Amino acid sequence: MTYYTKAKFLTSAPDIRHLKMDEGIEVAFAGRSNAGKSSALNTLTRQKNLARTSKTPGRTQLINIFELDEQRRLVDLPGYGYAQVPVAMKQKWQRSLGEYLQKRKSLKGLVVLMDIRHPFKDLDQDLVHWAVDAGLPVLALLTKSDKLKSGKRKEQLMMVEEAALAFCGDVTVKTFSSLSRQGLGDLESVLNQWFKLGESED
Ligand SMILES: Nc1nc2c(ncn2[C@@H]2O[C@H](COP(=O)(O)OP(=O)(O)OP(=O)(O)O)[C@@H](O)[C@H]2O)c(=O)[nH]1
Ligand SMILES: [Mg+2]
Repeated sequence: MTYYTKAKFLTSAPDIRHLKMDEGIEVAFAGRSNAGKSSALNTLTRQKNLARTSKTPGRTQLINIFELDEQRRLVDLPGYGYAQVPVAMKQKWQRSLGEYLQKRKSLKGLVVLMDIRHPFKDLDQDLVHWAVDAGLPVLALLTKSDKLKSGKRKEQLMMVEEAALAFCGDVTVKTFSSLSRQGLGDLESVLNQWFKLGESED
């Protein structure tokens, strides 16, 4: 059992302006549609259906907040880059995402999830730039690592680590699989730091 099994659904919001409480520590999961954000949250919290997952991209359209304790929250953000979404909605979402990254005081870390086979698309890069500009630490999580053999996985990891240097910010890169749980320990240790959790609180 780890600390993260405690997660409970707290609230949903249509956009970030509707989020009220801005105290304590919040860590958000962001990334393209279908990158595996909701699956990663379920794997992290050892709950099958905490965050809704789907084969259809664009499943998570609301911001979903999960409470760990009174001072700590996990946030599942809607995915971006989904072709079927109307341009006006995409722009609105990008604006409000930028605003959230810049203005949300409790936001202390951003996990940017990217399919290990297609890392750092344009919008992923924009997001990391925004986060670095806002002084936020970033964990670039290369998801679905089970899809690659270990040689190719290491190759992708090194390539992304190299690319991450260009952001000149606090950007960590790890591989992860919700299916095999590869990288779960790495994800937890980064989150533990951001949430200021000691080893003893597991
Ligand atoms: N093989 C494999 N498939 C995965 C993994 N994680 C997620 N998937 C699959 O990828 C698809 C999308 O997963 P979600 O977790 O719903 O993705 P999301 O990023 O939350 O998507 P949106 O809510 O649309 O933005 C689902 O079919 C998952 O089963 C993984 O680690 N390995
Ligand atoms: Mg989702």
